[in-house]
Amino acid sequence: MPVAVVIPAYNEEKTVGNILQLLKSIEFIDEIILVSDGSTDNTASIGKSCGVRVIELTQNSGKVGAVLHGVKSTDADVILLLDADLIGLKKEHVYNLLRPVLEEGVDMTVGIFRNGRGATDLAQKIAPFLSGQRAIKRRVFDKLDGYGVKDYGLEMALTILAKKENLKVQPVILKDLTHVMKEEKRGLIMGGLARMKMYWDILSCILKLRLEVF
Ligand SMILES: O=c1ccn([C@@H]2O[C@H](COP(=O)(O)OP(=O)(O)O)[C@@H](O)[C@H]2O)c(=O)[nH]1
Ligand SMILES: O=C(O)[C@@H](COP(=O)(O)O)O[C@H]1O[C@H](CO)[C@@H](O)[C@H](O)[C@H]1O
Repeated sequence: MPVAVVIPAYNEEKTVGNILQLLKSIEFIDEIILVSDGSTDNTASIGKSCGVRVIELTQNSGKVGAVLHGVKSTDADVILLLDADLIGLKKEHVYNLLRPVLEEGVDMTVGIFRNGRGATDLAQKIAPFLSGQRAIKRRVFDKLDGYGVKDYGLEMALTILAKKENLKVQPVILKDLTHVMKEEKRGLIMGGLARMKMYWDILSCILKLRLEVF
């Protein structure tokens, strides 16, 4: 089954290059798609210099907008979603996320940080279903159409839909992996506000989808 990696990225010049270089060294990945979501830094040019496909959105369209642009631009049967701010990504993480979907009939894997950093480990212990690291059969995305998911509601929506459709979901432990937190990227105030907005997106998604699902 052809595999495409879709990486939504908003101003991630510090971390995206290492991620792309690692992905390029993995033989069974057919396409690497970096979606620069209205970035104003060097994210897109780093993608181009790494030789991956870069979709440059001129305006920021939020995480789900960036991901769906990437997914719609490929015919691959399996989509690996990875965030562009990961630190410590290794080949084994990529294999472990993809193997259950490619070889074991799993519809979606959900990666969970372990032994990365205390704060990011804890966040994923409390809410593993929010993780952005996932391998997903393409047809799962088709079911999202029409749900009007916004910004950071994507992972919550995928989780709710998987339950509704009885999809086979498997958690995958990602050892020694972490990411840059919002407060680290944007400072305490702007990062904290972005975090509140993220929780609001997630709550809105729960309210909307639960109402439609049940
Ligand atoms: O408007 C946005 C916000 C985030 N992202 C990307 O989505 C991923 C997950 O975002 P994260 O939870 O790290 O949020 P952030 O810290 O960027 O607000 C990262 O690769 C971001 O660059 C994006 O493409 N568009
Ligand atoms: O781990 C989390 O608590 C949040 C917040 O991440 P930050 O530590 O603020 O970058 O990020 C995850 O959840 C988002 C919503 O589901 C996803 O979009 C992110 O990809 C994921 O990293």
